[in-house]
Amino acid sequence: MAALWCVVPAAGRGVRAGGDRPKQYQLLAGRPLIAHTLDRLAAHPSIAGLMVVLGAGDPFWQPVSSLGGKPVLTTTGGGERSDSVLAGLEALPADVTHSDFVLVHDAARPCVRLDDIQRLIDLAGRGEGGLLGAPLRDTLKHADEAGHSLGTEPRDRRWRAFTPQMFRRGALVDALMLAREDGIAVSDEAMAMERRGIAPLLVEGAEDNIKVTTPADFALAEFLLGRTN
Ligand SMILES: Nc1ccn([C@@H]2O[C@H](COP(=O)(O)OP(=O)(O)OP(=O)(O)O)[C@@H](O)[C@H]2O)c(=O)n1
Ligand SMILES: C[C@](O)(CO)[C@H](O)COP(=O)(O)O
Repeated sequence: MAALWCVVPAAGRGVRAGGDRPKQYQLLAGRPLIAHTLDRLAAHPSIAGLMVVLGAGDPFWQPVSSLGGKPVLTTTGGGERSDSVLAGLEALPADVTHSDFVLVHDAARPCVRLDDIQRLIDLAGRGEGGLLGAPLRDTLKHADEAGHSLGTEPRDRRWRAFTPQMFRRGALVDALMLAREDGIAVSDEAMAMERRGIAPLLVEGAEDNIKVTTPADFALAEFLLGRTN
């Protein structure tokens, strides 16, 4: 497969993580979280360049034009993650064609493994795309508003969705634009594609590809960073 660009949405405010700056700029093992994510992506031999999507007027981004010899471009995102991803896709260099695959990977997932990215590229690239994820391993409950368990849901064939997610550039732009026009909030790229009748391939990846979301996740990510690559 041809080399791929990776869009990295990094325009979130990180409200659930708290702190004095968005979580992607908080320190993890002595460096901003996003630096770990970008280094890891740039180290993947199939990734040709990174398109980092920043918040408007982001004062924390330390400009960098290349990593590991690969170009790093930036653009400005929007109010929802899907707006930021769409902005990143639209800002990709013109030589990334409509039918080229692109990756999308959350800045907030610094522990992604390179071999999982490779498996995603190999397997999802044979069809219309896919995403890393993991089958649900716990018993699944549904609850009332006060947190009482009202019942137990089937968990077979239930997966948790991770990133990277990989789709053809044009198809993903169309799917995200349609979701926007329809007023549907899509929480990941696969959801936008599912609405177009595509069934993205779920590729099992390591559970340690966590999305740093709450304050407690920083310590876990720091631990995981030391044992993944
Ligand atoms: N408008 C947005 C919202 C999110 N993101 C990015 O999407 C990824 C996953 O989003 P999430 O973990 O939900 O981040 P936040 O929106 O920052 O978190 P919160 O909901 O706690 O504010 C993050 O890398 C985040 O920076 C983005 O680029 N643009
Ligand atoms: C894309 C994603 O990381 C898949 O798990 C997730 O949907 C984004 O997180 P959010 O908190 O829903 O924005």
